[in-house]
Amino acid sequence: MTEPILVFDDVHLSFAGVKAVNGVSFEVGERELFAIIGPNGAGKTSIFNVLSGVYRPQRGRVVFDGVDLVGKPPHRIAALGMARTFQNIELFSNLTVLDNLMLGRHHHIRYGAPSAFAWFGRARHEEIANRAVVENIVDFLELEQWRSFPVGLLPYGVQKRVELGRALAMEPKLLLLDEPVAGMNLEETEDMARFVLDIRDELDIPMILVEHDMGLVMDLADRVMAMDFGTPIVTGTPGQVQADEGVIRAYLGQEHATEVTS
Ligand SMILES: Nc1ncnc2c1ncn2[C@@H]1O[C@H](COP(=O)(O)OP(=O)(O)OP(=O)(O)O)[C@@H](O)[C@H]1O
Repeated sequence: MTEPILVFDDVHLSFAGVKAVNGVSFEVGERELFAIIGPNGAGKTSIFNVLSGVYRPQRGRVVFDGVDLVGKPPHRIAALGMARTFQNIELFSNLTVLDNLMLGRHHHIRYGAPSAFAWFGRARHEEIANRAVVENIVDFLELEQWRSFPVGLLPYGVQKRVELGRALAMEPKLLLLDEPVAGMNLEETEDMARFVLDIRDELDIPMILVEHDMGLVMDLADRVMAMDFGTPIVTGTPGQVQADEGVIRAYLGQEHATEVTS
């Protein structure tokens, strides 16, 4: 078996007595689509915030591609190859699709101000290479017709796609998707599902998906970790998680659990 890209090992994070993440452990394989589900307040966003360096856990290890992340600031973690999309769109709404995607390349733009002004040599080569990566993403996410539009004028589903594109522009080794279909209609959701599968199968990028749309999670994920009150209830295939009595109880309450499983 190949090394996991991510090891999350016995992680604890509390806020003034609230145990947001309470001894959580999981691993994500090199080409895996791993989903985290759970009711509101279960600790899903807190896990993303620990992964991306926004919160420092009080205990535990987070090892990404062989590097220990605990204590590293968000920009260092991003530069190591972890990209994230957000629940609420975080794009520059006055900039075009292409310019927003180019901003995703900033970790890869290495030239300093003098060579950038001179606009020769390495700076020019890097600009061309970065443009090529961005053009590939425009094709991949079918954004061609929107490329020169300011993002703020685009339909919601397309804006979410641009945000995904900006994360892909980082050429990440792991992609964190925070509720990618929240607020989308059926057609937009189906489009997003297709792109997520293509990212795993064609670009070979592993992903962690946090999502409340259970149908989507169960259709897409290789494995699912279900949480409640900061603690994992079960981790397994979508079939195993759906059949788990603890999961049914967490979502539907004790009475339904008896009805569903009896
Ligand atoms: N910055 C914070 N300060 C205090 N408490 C926090 C903070 N962030 C999260 N919490 C608490 O930690 C717990 C887990 O919250 P978290 O946002 O991780 O849950 P979630 O599963 O992402 O929920 P949702 O599905 O609603 O986004 C909650 O009780 C929440 O109130």
